[in-house]
Amino acid sequence: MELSVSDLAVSLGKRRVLHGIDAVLRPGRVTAILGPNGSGKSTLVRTLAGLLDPDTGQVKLGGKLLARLEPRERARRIGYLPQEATVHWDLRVADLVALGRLPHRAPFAGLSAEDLAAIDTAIETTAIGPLADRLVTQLSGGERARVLLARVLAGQPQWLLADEPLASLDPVHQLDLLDRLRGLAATGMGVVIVLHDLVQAARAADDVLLLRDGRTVAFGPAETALAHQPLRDAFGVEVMVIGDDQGRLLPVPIGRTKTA
Ligand SMILES: Nc1ncnc2c1ncn2[C@@H]1O[C@H](COP(=O)(O)OP(=O)(O)OP(=O)(O)O)[C@@H](O)[C@H]1O
Repeated sequence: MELSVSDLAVSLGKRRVLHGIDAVLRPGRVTAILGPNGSGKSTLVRTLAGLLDPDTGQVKLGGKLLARLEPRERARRIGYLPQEATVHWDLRVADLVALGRLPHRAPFAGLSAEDLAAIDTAIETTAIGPLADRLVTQLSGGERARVLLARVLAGQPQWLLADEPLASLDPVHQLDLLDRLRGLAATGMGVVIVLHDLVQAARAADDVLLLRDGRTVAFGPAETALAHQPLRDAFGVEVMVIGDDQGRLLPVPIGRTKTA
């Protein structure tokens, strides 16, 4: 099911933060949203998750208005991982991950075999098995980030919207997570991630949406959107493009674009 926005404008307080965004995001692909600080990435992801109401325009899932979906149904379809998510309760990791099944469970019902299988898969996908009996409040930032992702994945959403999921991860866990997100997209899930690193985006994303000042600079296949000119327009940055061992072109930032 496609997730789409048309002519989207969103305000936070009195400030218009997103202007006229049009995009059709496709399932089975990884879409990265990139742009300078304050360009509206988190606001766009929160709007796609149905957590912010647009001033104008629409968000649709499979052709239906997201705003018309009942919250539980929306939670089953769209998994949202916020930036800098925190946990205030002294929960065991496995119990926190199990909370991801709530949209699927009847009130007061125990965990079904299906719930347990989904929890196991989420734990395996995020490689947090060794942490399962630890308290969430006693984990490192990167460990906690993987646990919170596992909670979202346990809900087996059709769409995963993750705001800077790599931010607190070491390089190996960053690479692992990007591989796993690609693996989830290969199973048909729609994956949307906010990223800052151009190289990681080129490596992981099928499609890229570049924002600047709340407007779309480019939206399309990663190799097109991460080319020299769109990156100049979005970030004011020059890149050197290098090839990796799998033939992908990776844009490495080398300096600010000089203005005439
Ligand atoms: N509560 C608020 N009221 C008014 N403006 C806000 C509010 N929260 C954020 N903003 C502004 O909205 C704009 C977009 O913020 P947003 O968090 O979506 O940007 P971002 O691209 O995700 O930034 P970053 O890369 O720094 O995380 C910014 O200019 C920010 O200052």
